[in-house]
Amino acid sequence: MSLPKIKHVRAFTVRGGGADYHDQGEGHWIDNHIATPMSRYPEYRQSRQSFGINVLGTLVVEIEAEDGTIGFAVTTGGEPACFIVEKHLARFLEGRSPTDYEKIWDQMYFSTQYYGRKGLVINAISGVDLALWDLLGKLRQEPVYHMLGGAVRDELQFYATGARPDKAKEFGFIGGKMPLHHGPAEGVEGLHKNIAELADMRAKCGDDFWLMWDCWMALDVDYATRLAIAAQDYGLKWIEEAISPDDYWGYQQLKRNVPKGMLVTTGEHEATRWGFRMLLEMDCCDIIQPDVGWCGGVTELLKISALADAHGKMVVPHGSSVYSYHFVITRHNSPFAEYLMMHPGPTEVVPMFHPQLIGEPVPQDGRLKVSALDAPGFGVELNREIAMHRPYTH
Ligand SMILES: C[C@H](O)[C@H](O)[C@@H](O)[C@@H](O)C(=O)O
Ligand SMILES: [Mg+2]
Repeated sequence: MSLPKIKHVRAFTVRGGGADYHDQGEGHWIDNHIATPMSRYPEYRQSRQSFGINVLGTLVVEIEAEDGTIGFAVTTGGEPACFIVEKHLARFLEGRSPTDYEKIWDQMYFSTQYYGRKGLVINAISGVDLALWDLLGKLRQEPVYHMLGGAVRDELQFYATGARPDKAKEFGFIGGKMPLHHGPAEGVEGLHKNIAELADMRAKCGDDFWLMWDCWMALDVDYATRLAIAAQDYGLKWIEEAISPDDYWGYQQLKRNVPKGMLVTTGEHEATRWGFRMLLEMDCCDIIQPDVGWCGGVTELLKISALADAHGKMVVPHGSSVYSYHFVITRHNSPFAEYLMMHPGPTEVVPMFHPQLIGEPVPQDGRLKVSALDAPGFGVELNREIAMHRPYTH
């Protein structure tokens, strides 16, 4: 049974939250003195928006089939990603069957390899690939997770990322991942502040609730090692993305340095099977955390996950809303998922990619039943009330 061919590929930009979830208003926890590689410059220490963390905005990719069915996806990429989709990638989709997602991915990757391989270009490829899977599901009238092999469990469980793990515990999440607020440039005084924050949260959350730190590439091996050793007294479960994604050798060393039982995790800014092969074969971490909107899409995450499974490693995708849920529910080595708390406090559980996705499922008591994923494709519709701009055509 052949499916209608792809007729149009369109790319739009959207501002204000959503897939570019760092693009928030004033006073949001996600932009409050979080340590980054730019924290060595005092003028860029208070706010990540000050150095441009939200400069790109959201990329919306729409793929329309000959029968008028539309698949779409959102990811981080904004106007430059629109250019790549319209001027370079669209030619490999229009006129093709949506079932040709392997060949389409291969042509998108190798045609852009001379200027892509990681970052923005792979974000654009991921956005196209996710929209393609959404279109396939809508044409076949089945959810993406059915096409990935079906659910291996009845529900998803989530840990929450945000400044309030104590509230995350109240909401029923299995753990709380906090942003690290102070980096090496703030010296031992900053390290002691970090530990004091962890000690405070441990006192509020009790001994067994998972507490993790997200270090957003801000540290060096020595600082991360000293921080991990000091954090052992407060039962830190994992230290995430402590150093530069390019420093595979540093991760190898950090994984040897941290106290026994503490996990080292990374990968949200890594891309493709080849990047994750480096992390796995160099034994850089215990859990890889690809973002399905940044690593190459579902087609590539299938390859990355199989590689990790062969290495006996967990794959816990970086928070990417429904795009990761449909994957996690189908894989034994993905036992839980991340929920990014996008309320400014965060003192409420709100949709992760608000306001872009209509029908976006929100965990109840930190969990989602598989039935919440049962609509065709990724099970969401684009909120067409939001201001979308198509900067390029082809
Ligand atoms: C909370 C972290 O600083 C990032 O903002 C977050 O997006 C990412 O690192 C994560 O793992 O959720
Ligand atoms: Mg992270």
